[in-house]
Amino acid sequence: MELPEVEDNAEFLERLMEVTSRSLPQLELQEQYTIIKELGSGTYGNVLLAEHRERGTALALKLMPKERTERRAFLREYCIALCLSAHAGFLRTLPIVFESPTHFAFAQELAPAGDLCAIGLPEAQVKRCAAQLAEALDFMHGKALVHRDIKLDNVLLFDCECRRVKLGDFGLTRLEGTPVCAMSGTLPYAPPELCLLEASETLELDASLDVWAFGVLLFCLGTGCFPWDVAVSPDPQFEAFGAWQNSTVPGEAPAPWRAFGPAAQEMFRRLLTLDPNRRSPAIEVHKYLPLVWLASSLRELDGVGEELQEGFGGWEPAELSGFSVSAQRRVRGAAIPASGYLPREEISESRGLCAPPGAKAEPDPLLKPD
Ligand SMILES: Nc1ncnc2c1ncn2[C@@H]1O[C@H](COP(=O)(O)OP(=O)(O)OP(=O)(O)O)[C@@H](O)[C@H]1O
Repeated sequence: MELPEVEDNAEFLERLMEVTSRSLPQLELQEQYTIIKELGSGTYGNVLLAEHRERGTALALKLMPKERTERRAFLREYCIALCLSAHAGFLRTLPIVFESPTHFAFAQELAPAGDLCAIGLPEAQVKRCAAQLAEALDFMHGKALVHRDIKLDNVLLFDCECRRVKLGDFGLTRLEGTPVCAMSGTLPYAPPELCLLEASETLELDASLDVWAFGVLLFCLGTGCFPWDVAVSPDPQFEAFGAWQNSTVPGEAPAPWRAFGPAAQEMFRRLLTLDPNRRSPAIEVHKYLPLVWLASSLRELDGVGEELQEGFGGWEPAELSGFSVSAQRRVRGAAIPASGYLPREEISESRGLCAPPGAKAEPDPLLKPD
């Protein structure tokens, strides 16, 4: 399944879908699996916690009703999920795929702590999510794949402290350059260039679309709310953000963005650049991990004493005016220990769809325990 050249990805996917289709077994769900409960449901189907009757293994089964699902769409989602599985930032898809008289189905590892819908997280957890998701996005963008549905519901948790989180749901994922239409769903995550599309127009798919949604998701994690309803005028929150973005000398951030300190504000201005061609790549988030993100973290720790004012390891406290040096240092220490996050893994040398042989599979949490 190895693909050295990105140009071959479309062809490779087609071949994999064809082979999968030809060998797709027919079976009755209940014959092989005991259904324990529903884990979630969405636009395209529902996900069940199931146990293999003979082996006793628990897994998540994604079921898509045939009456609402094109065979090709199902095969595409399964094959993309399978190809991304070798990377620790994505839900592992198992080689269990079948059709019943009424459904298409495939199996994935179980995410025991559910999805990321509980929002408004403390600094350390926001950063853990950010670091791991940036890695995952960097990997898939390196394979010329655009997720197109980055949102809280599609980030699955393996523990409540967000030490291991994974991206799932590849139902909308397509190759870069694919023409896409305006979408009706997930509006708060959609970038302005997509919101502005007329019904008859299309846009060439680009990784910058995921980067925008990633920025919105990080805002949600830090604040517990969306930055706007929709990224287009006359949405007042978006207009205030747009004016801030367009000013050559950035003045005071609009109120919702003051939940973050200056370093995170700069990060957001880069992830959420209005011009998609100038938006930073997702992985740039790693550059901001050693800095304080949440203004509340800074305030809490401000005034704890100036005993740690010496030595800032290469970044300027002046960037974070208004908060004491010791507060900065304390938060940094608490959130990101010296060995607390890994630099970018060199795993996307090849832009083929399959992970290169050196890429680590499970277990591979990006963040070491605090
Ligand atoms: N492997 C898993 N382990 C635990 N829960 C899961 C797993 N996969 C999915 N879920 C739960 O099921 C929900 C729906 O899954 P998924 O996003 O794959 O379905 P969908 O129909 O494609 O949804 P959407 O409408 O977002 O496109 C998720 O938000 C999550 O809560």
